[in-house]
Amino acid sequence: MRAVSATETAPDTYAWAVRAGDLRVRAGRHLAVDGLDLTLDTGVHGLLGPNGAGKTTLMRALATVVKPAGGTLTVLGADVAGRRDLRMLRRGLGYLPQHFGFYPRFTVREFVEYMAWLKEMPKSVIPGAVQRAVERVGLADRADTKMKTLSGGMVRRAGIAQAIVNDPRVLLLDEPTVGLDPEQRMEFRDLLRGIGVDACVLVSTHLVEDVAAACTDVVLLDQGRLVWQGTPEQLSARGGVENAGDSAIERGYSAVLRAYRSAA
Ligand SMILES: Nc1ncnc2c1ncn2[C@@H]1O[C@H](COP(=O)(O)OP(=O)(O)OP(=O)(O)O)[C@@H](O)[C@H]1O
Repeated sequence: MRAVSATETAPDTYAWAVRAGDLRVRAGRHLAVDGLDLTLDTGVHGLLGPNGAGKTTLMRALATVVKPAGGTLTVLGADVAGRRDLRMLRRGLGYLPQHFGFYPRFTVREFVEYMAWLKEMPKSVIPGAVQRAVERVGLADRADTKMKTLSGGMVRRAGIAQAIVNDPRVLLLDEPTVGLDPEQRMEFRDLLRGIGVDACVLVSTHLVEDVAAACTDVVLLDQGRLVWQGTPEQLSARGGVENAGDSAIERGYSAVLRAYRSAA
């Protein structure tokens, strides 16, 4: 049986899962997100953009790890910039950072349990929720294996398990498919599609095929700004034979970025 988290029973009083207006976020001294306007709701949103576009910095702001330097940002109806106590909001979030730490001697189960505890899940639901999350990422047979003995792809799957353990309303995944083998990537796409039915999922990736296969919406960033937002099919339709790429969606990506840069 699926564990029902506190956030699921809370009333929806917000129009959008994520809403950013003229958002500015620093990475070090650099304004890595610089005037971003974006709204996201239920579904799987693929976050694309060249190296340094500001994807990780945006994810960090949405995850409430870094405070915005300016503009507005609301997540699940809560004002991220102005609010001091973000604990309640964090209970409804799931976040897989690009690089994440863990105690190497923890087993997969202990790692995911620990993260569930940090998210303040009720004690009684944690064992069941952990088991379910570990199963969903295909690590049930490794649940009692120490983190330090896992392969890179398995560590990433454990990272995905901790991100989804609380059935988040907003799930933020920064390059989740790095290191996954092809079979795991296919299963991961199914997992994303399932979660995106009733949650807002934002997945950053350089693998444009993952976006075409698993996402309902594409968000393209460049230099900290929103370049384009639409469906994968609409992005594919933007490309032509003259654009770089091995697939229609890659060609669409190249075309949109090129048009934006030449207009800027
Ligand atoms: N700690 C830092 N100090 C200064 N500049 C930084 C810092 N972290 C990131 N940046 C800069 O901020 C910009 C955005 O970085 P960010 O990591 O958000 O981009 P990204 O789109 O996730 O890139 P990638 O695709 O390479 O992961 C880049 O120009 C980067 O060099």
